[in-house]
Amino acid sequence: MCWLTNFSHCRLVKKKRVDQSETLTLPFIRHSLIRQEDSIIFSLLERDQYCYNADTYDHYAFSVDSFNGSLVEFMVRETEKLHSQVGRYKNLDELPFFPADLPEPMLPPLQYPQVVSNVQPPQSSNYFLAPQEGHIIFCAALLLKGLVVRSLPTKPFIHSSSSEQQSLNMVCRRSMMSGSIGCLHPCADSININNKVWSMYFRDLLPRLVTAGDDGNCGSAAVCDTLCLQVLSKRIHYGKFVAEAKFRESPAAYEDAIRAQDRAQLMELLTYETVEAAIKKRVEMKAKTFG
Ligand SMILES: O=C(O)C(=O)C[C@]1(C(=O)O)C=C[C@@H](O)C=C1
Repeated sequence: MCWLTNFSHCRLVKKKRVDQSETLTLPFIRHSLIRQEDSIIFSLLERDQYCYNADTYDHYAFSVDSFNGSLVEFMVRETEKLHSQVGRYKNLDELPFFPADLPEPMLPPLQYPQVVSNVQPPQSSNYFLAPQEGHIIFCAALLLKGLVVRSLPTKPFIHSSSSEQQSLNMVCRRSMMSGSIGCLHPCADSININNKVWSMYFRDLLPRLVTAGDDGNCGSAAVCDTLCLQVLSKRIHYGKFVAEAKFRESPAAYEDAIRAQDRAQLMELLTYETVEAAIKKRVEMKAKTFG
């Protein structure tokens, strides 16, 4: 495998790579959500093999080179550094927990298609859904062992300045395949709520998932935690693509609520109670079957 040897001699380094997997259309987003569900259930079940193992999370227990912290933090940081080298965090749907100081990828960038729906966005519209002072993020509802994980939306945003439009266009050009319509707003692109995912996982989920106590497997626990965090993060951030695709399918329905900065109305538009109920039922059934 060439990435195990010297990257400068790797054929892939010189090749222009375009993602042609059509993963950002709404049907593919939905399909991906179902597959991610499986990954989450399996990862959590794997973690559930081991006890809690408190040493894994002791902030003062692990010290190597210049790193001081918990074993799990070390594991996630080092995994992210390695994965970053093959471009994991250049993917629109992968976000690191420790974005600072990640090494640049050694592979050339992969170009991504835009979020695609069957409906053209209105020509004159400068509306996008964005984070914090911007884009909506509405996230996964997961039911496992009675636990619902849901990240609430942030403030809706309307942007209209030409410099913002320019930067949007640049992002579109940078990361999107020509011929597609629409793309994630740069603000949406920059949403990373992994700090919330991290604290939700360690504070709310893990203690309810595993058996209390210590079985000595803190290394395995850290490996499993890393996988759980990655799949949960991906699933939760996928809300960005769902929201964008839904907006683009019927922008008129969302425009009034965006103008009014009406978060409740936007959530109502984006939420399909019956779909969520079906997801919870399906996840519960899968968890019982696999577990
Ligand atoms: O499949 C859809 O239509 C979605 O909107 C996806 C999704 C989800 O994230 O699972 C998002 C919001 C809805 O309330 C229900 C489901």
